[in-house]
Formats: sequence, C-alpha cells, structure tokens
Amino acid sequence: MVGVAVEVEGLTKSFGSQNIWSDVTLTLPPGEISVLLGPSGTGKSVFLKSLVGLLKPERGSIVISDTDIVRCSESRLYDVRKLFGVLFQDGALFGSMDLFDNIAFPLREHTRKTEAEVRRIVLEKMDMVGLQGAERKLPGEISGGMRKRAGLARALVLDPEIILFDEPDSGLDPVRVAYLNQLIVDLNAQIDATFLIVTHDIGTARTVPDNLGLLYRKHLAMFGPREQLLTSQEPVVQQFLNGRREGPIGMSEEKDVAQVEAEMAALQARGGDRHNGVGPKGAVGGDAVPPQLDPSPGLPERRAQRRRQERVARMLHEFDPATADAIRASLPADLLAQADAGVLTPPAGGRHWATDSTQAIGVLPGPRDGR
Ligand SMILES: Nc1ncnc2c1ncn2[C@@H]1O[C@H](COP(=O)(O)OP(=O)(O)OP(=O)(O)O)[C@@H](O)[C@H]1O
Repeated sequence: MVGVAVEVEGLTKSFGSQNIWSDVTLTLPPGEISVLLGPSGTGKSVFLKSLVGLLKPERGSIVISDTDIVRCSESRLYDVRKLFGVLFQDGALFGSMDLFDNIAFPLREHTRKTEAEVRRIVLEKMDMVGLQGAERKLPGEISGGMRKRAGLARALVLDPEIILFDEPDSGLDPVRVAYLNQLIVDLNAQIDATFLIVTHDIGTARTVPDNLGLLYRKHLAMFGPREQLLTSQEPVVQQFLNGRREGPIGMSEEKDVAQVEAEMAALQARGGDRHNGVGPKGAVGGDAVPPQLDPSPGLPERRAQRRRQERVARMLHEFDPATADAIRASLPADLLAQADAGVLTPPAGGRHWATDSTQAIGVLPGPRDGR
C-alpha cells in the first residue's frame, strides 16, 4: 500500500460572514509526513474537517485519487472517506466499550469480516501501537497516552492511505510525546500512508515531518520542505518556530508595525533567537535544522524518504541559499551528484508546493538575526 497525495488548491472556508481562511494551496505528497502549525483559532481543525469532507469550503478544490471531494457526489465522498484514518484529540473512544471493542468498531460497522478476522486485525494494530494485553481495559482506566494509542489503533484498522492527527501531543508529558513521535515515524515506515499532523509542539514540528506549513492571518503563510521553514527568515515563521513573544503574533490580536519593529530591534540587539534558551512547547534558540527522526532499529526504511529526496533534489533551484544548503546536506551522494550535474529536471505536472512566500500575509521586513 502506498499513501495517496492530497492536492488542495485555492481553498476558502467561512462560517456565515466569518472567513476562517482563504486561498489555501498545498500538496501533501504521497507517503510523506507533514505538520500544520498555526496560532490557536486559525482554523487548523476546520482544515482537517474539510479534508475528510465533514465541512464544505465554498471555494477551491481538494483532489484525492482523482476526485475533487468539495464537489463530488455523496456516494463518491463516502468512498474517498474510507481512505482516511483520523486520530481525534481525545482519542474519541466510547467510554462504555473496552479497547478491543472500540478498536474493532469500524471493522464491525464498515466491513463484513468474520469475528476471527476482526480479532486478528485488532490484535495486530494493538501490537503496532504498543497496546498488547490491554484489550479488556476501559478508556477510563488507562492513561491519556494509552488512549491516544488506542485511538490510533482504531484509525489503522481499515488500512487508511491518509492519516490525520489532531494535536496528538495534547495533554501528554514530554516523554510520552517523544514516544508518540517515534511511534508516528515507525508507523509511517510500516504502512507508507500520507500523514498530516496538527500540533503546537515545536519539538515535534522540528524533528518529525518531511514538510511544514503555517496558517496565519487567515492564510497559509508558508508550506514546504521542513528545511524551508526551519531556515526561513519570515518573521512570523521564525516567531512561531522559536516560541517567542517578539514578532507579528500578539497575545490576542495583531500588533502594529511600530511595536513589532521595536521588538525585533531589541531581539537583534540581544543576539537573535540563538540566545533565547529553551522556550515553551519544545522551542529552542537558534535556527538550526535538527536531524529528522529515523524509524526504530529493525523496521524498514521509510519508503517516502527516497521519494522525497528525489523530489526536493529537483526543486533545489526554487529555494533561497540557506534552504538549498540545508536540503543539500540531507541528500545522498548520488542525488547530490545528479543535482550538481544539472540532470534533474523540475517535477512534471507543475506545482508541488505553496512556495510563493512573498504572498505571506502581513510580512514585515525580516531582520537577518543570528546570521
Ligand atoms: N461549525 C462551526 N461553526 C461556526 N464556526 C466554527 C465552526 N467550527 C469552527 N468554527 C470557528 O472557526 C475558527 C477556527 O477554529 P479551529 O478549531 O479550526 O481552530 P484551531 O486552529 O484548530 O485552534 P486550536 O489551535 O485552538 O485548536 C474558530 O473561530 C471557531 O469558532
């Protein structure tokens, strides 16, 4: 099984007169892991719900397996939805059912499998998420981390090709977040499905995904390979990935330009983000691109890894020098040699990313701090 691509183009969603976001364009490449960041209330959950067809955006398209789910028939939408597994924030388990019955639920609801087959699949998925032996536990009897794992096992039973994670780290201690992150990478290596994770955890954003995106001021400020956002000079991207107060994002609303300029000057004077120390939610000072998490020993390599390396090697010319250097550092020698020899052509079929960061909204002149 290989994950499928999700191609979002010009997507706009409002509730009545309240616009949530406009003109969101991005591609989730097949089998890759992407993380979507954004200040609270910017509509990340609304975006996830739109992807599974629970909410209808009024403009734009979401193409999955040749179907635009914004416009397709209900019966086709029903079929496309079967490609998705969703891990909801609280695991969304039924409190009165034990873990076995919770995880078996989609199989009993949507398939005609025998109880023996159901049992085999449920135990296999429980094993994959490290819940062996917990079949008879009730959701109320286990920890938050175990509930997330149970929700994940349930999201896996119909063999999804796309998995959406809504704040998988919420309510977990840092050690449990680290285990869950490793589990996400391990699952990706085992099933090669397309993953999209909404999170506020910067440690997760820095180390787990292949691609990063940031929703801000009702737009997708940036979406691209992890190296692009981790080396970005865009003030709002830097502010978010470093978890700091200085920058365009305010406590509850936007700051005015003069205030942001004064803050950025003060930040620069004290040496930029490198001197922030350790901030909230796993933010660390500096703008380095840390190594990406590998699958645990004994597991296969992530098949998406080589596909992604080939893809970004073809895109090197699209990025600024800092991003291109960081991407080059991640490429194996053969691809690097081909890129340098100029034999890699840009991907056919056009757009792969919302790379036009000049469109980023409300962007102020970026101080080149710390460089
Ligand atoms: N069904 C709905 N009807 C009307 N407004 C809604 C609906 N669902 C969400 N909203 C509004 O959409 C906005 C974005 O909400 P959403 O939950 O997607 O934000 P978020 O980015 O996921 O936030 P957080 O990071 O805090 O989880 C909010 O203002 C919310 O009130």
